Amino acid sequence: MSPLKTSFPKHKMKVVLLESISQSAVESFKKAGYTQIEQHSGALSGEELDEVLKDAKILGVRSKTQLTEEVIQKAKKLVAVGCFCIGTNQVDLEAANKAGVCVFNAPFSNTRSVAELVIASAIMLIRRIPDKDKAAHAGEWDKSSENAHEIRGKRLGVVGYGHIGSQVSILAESIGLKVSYYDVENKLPLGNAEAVGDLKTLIEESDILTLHVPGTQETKNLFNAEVLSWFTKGQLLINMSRGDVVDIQALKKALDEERIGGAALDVFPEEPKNKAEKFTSPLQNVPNVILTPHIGGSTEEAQWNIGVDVSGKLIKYIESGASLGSHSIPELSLPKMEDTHRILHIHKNVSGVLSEINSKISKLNVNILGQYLSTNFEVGYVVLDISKNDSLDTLKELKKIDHTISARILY
Ligand SMILES: NC(=O)c1ccc[n+]([C@@H]2O[C@H](COP(=O)([O-])OP(=O)(O)OC[C@H]3O[C@@H](n4cnc5c(N)ncnc54)[C@H](O)[C@@H]3O)[C@@H](O)[C@H]2O)c1
Ligand SMILES: O=C(O)[C@H](O)COP(=O)(O)O
Repeated sequence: MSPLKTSFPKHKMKVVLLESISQSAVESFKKAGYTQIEQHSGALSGEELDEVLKDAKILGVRSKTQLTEEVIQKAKKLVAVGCFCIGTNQVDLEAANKAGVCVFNAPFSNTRSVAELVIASAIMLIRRIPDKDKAAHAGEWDKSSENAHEIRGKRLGVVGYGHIGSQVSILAESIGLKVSYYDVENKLPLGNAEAVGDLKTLIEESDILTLHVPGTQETKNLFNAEVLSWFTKGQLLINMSRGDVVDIQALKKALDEERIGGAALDVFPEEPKNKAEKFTSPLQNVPNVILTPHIGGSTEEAQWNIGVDVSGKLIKYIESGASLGSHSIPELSLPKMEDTHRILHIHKNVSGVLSEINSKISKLNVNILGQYLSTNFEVGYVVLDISKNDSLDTLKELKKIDHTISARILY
């Protein structure tokens, strides 16, 4: 299938990909006709970020690049952002919505990779492998079985039973763990997993706790000093969600007091932006603690699949207007139309805009072949398929409508 022609030529659209996004994404963009692809290995911030965003239409980030309201407002040409990861907390989604910038992510392409690392970490911790490993590297032969246990028959408590939490639950049961979970939503228990009504009970009844909540205002410091005080019997804690979900100083105290018997952390409140920055944590050199550099989703399989998934969504949005999976502007799934022009109109969701659009069009005597509308609290998204040759005048008129955020012809 030959690529669709867009009104703004694709070879003039700048695609900026930060944080070592997979080559699978680069290949997809190239195949679709995008030639201006700028790649950076680390995250950018401040003036450097503003500079690359000056003329970027499409931006790809992973979990590090912070797209604040200020950054989004300055990026006047930005049309869409792809988070080439699961989390979208690094993007001010409200600001993106207000600016008419469509934000996508990859909701499940690294799920399995994280789940596998959780299981591996749980076994490592329950056998106290971090200490044995360090000792062996230092020439010490500690063969003792003291405090080393089988994982079979133990109870795993999952906090956040979404894509990752439920995948962990399935893998855990297959190696003989019992699984309980706590979620703010009512979730279907998979296998023999049991829902627990409150976090305190989950912590008290579990041997290993694993956290899989999103990074939100509600989950910030969820595992604070009070919640960590509910760990009294040497339970193990795994956090592969977001760094600020756990109060690190309070965790260190619980580890020092041996109320928590070990921890595996893949995410931290402060993480280096790139390889050159030094990583420091109060948990460095604490016994039975595994620290990994936010690699839960860093497998070749996951990164490749994420690259294909997110670039596909971005290309589809740019070329057809389909916003299904968007975390900012309203979602629309669109049929493909032949022999028409397609115009997108994103506007503030105030009363009267749709009737104004229709009134302008009827005055221009333009034939509407398809009209699609989706709204959220702040923004309305209208896609119009109109008869050919009418598009430029229509676009000019639509741009004049009060509360217009952006309007463009796709083809
Ligand atoms: N370490 C890594 O490399 C890595 C990789 C992928 C994802 N993540 C993180 O893991 C998070 C979870 O991913 P997912 O795909 O499972 O997300 P998801 O949205 O499928 O699941 C999150 C679950 O948490 C629940 N939840 C929300 N707030 C809660 C609270 N206060 N208490 C209990 N449950 C709560 C939700 O209802 C949902 O079921 C992502 O948002 C991301 O931040 C980290
Ligand atoms: O949200 C995610 O998918 C993970 O935190 C992975 O983030 P990363 O792509 O920056 O490794």
